[in-house]
Order: sequence, then structure tokens, then C-alpha cells
Amino acid sequence: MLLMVEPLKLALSKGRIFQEILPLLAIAGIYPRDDPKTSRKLVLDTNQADLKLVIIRAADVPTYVEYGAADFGVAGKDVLLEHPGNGLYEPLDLRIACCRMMVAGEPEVTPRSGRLRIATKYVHSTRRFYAERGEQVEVIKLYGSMELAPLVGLADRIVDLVDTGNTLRANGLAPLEHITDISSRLVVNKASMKMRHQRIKEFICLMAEAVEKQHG
Ligand SMILES: Nc1ncnc2c1ncn2[C@@H]1O[C@H](COP(=O)(O)OP(=O)(O)OP(=O)(O)O)[C@@H](O)[C@H]1O
Ligand SMILES: O=P(O)(O)OC[C@H]1O[C@H](OP(=O)(O)OP(=O)(O)O)[C@H](O)[C@@H]1O
Repeated sequence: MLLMVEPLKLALSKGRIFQEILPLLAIAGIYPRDDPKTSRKLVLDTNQADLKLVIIRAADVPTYVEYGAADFGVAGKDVLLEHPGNGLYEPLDLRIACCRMMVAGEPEVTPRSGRLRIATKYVHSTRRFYAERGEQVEVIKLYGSMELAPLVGLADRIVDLVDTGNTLRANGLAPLEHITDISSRLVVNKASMKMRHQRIKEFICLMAEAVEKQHG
């Protein structure tokens, strides 16, 4: 009797992470059959019968993987820091989608006295950064376009990701303090790691080799 094994599911977000993981997957001999930029499909076949890609929002990757709806996934460290707990394994730094998490603001403006008001998508990281310095701040949660907040008086500072600095400069803002370096990580569901250990271990090794080759 032929035993059918469920294909492994790798969760990816369709923007930057999908584009930057493609060369690593190619080095590992893995090719998606569709491109999420042009296809509306959310489950993509690959050239490997036992591996499918599931395309979800970047911030949802840790949730899908933690609950086992995907066996593994790729998420930015910024996203992982906002998803605390130890529900996931994080075996590999893929060294893609690299940037920095920074405090930024209007360079010449002295913030009003009293508590600083910080607008950010990264509430957890922001609270931790200021708590470690013993500084009391007010954190306002936003979902995007953080650069606008200081310009319209919503906040004194923002915490956002910075790569080239072009977005900050275009809005008259400057990077002020470095919080942490960010890159994308391979994350693995804990039960999958036990139940499908051989295949997942093989995938981690292939990806680790691909990262080395890409930077070698
Ligand atoms: N400017 C940047 N340069 C390099 N890496 C970045 C930059 N901005 C974000 N990243 C990294 O890439 C990851 C994915 O960002 P991307 O902009 O593709 O997704 P998103 O718009 O946040 O997600 P989605 O549209 O799926 O909700 C981020 O979590 C972060 O780790
Ligand atoms: O320093 P830079 O090279 O300008 O990159 C920084 C920008 O990149 C990210 O936005 P992204 O391009 O992902 O847009 P989004 O947040 O609207 O998805 C981030 O939120 C900054 O706005």
C-alpha cells in the first residue's frame, strides 16, 4: 500500500521576503511553480512534491507556524520580537531583508517636557528598549506610515525599520538611536520538528548551506 505523506508547508510573506528567499531556495534546488506577484493563489506548489509554500501576511507567519498550520516559515526578527513566548524554534538566520530597528525623529526638535510619545508598529520592542533604560514613555500603536506621526504632532518620535534611510530623509526625519539589527529567520513548529525531524533537518541544512554560499 502506498503511504501518502502530507507535504511540508513553508509560510512566506509575498513582498520583500518572498523576493529575497527565492535565490536561497534556488541554491537549495527549490523552485516555486507560481509567483505571488502575479498569482492570487495562497498555496503554491514547488518542484518538490513534498513542499508547498503558503503565502500570508508577514505579521501572521509566527502564528501560523506556532499553531502548526505551517510546519515552518520565514519571518523578520522585528516580527518575531513582537511575538514573544517560546512557541517556535528559530534555528537559522537567513541573512535576508536586513535592516535596523531605530528610534527616529525631527533632528532639530526638542521634545516637549514630560513623557516622550513614541508612535510605532513595534510596541513590544519599543517598550522594552525604553524600560531597559529606565525611561517612561507613552507608546502609540500604528499599523504603517509611522514617518507621518512626528510631522503632524501625533508623536515626538517613531520606532521603525531603516535600511537606506531614504524614507526618513524624504520626510525630514533622522535616525536617532539604534535599537537592534534585523534580518529574517527560519522558524519551525515544535511538533513538526519532532514528528518530521529528518525532512525538516534536511531542509534546515540545505538552507544553511545556501546562506553560506550566498555570502561566501
Ligand atoms: N526597508 C527594508 N529593508 C530591508 N528589510 C526590510 C525593510 N523593511 C522591512 N524589512 C524586513 O522585511 C520584512 C517584511 O517586510 P515587507 O515590507 O515585505 O512586509 P510587510 O509590508 O510588513 O508585510 P505584509 O504586506 O505581508 O503585511 C519585515 O518584517 C522586515 O524584517
Ligand atoms: O530606510 P529605507 O530604505 O527607506 O527603508 C525603510 C522603510 O522600509 C520599510 O517600509 P516598506 O518599504 O516595507 O513599506 P511598508 O512599510 O509600507 O510595507 C520601513 O517601514 C520604512 O518605511
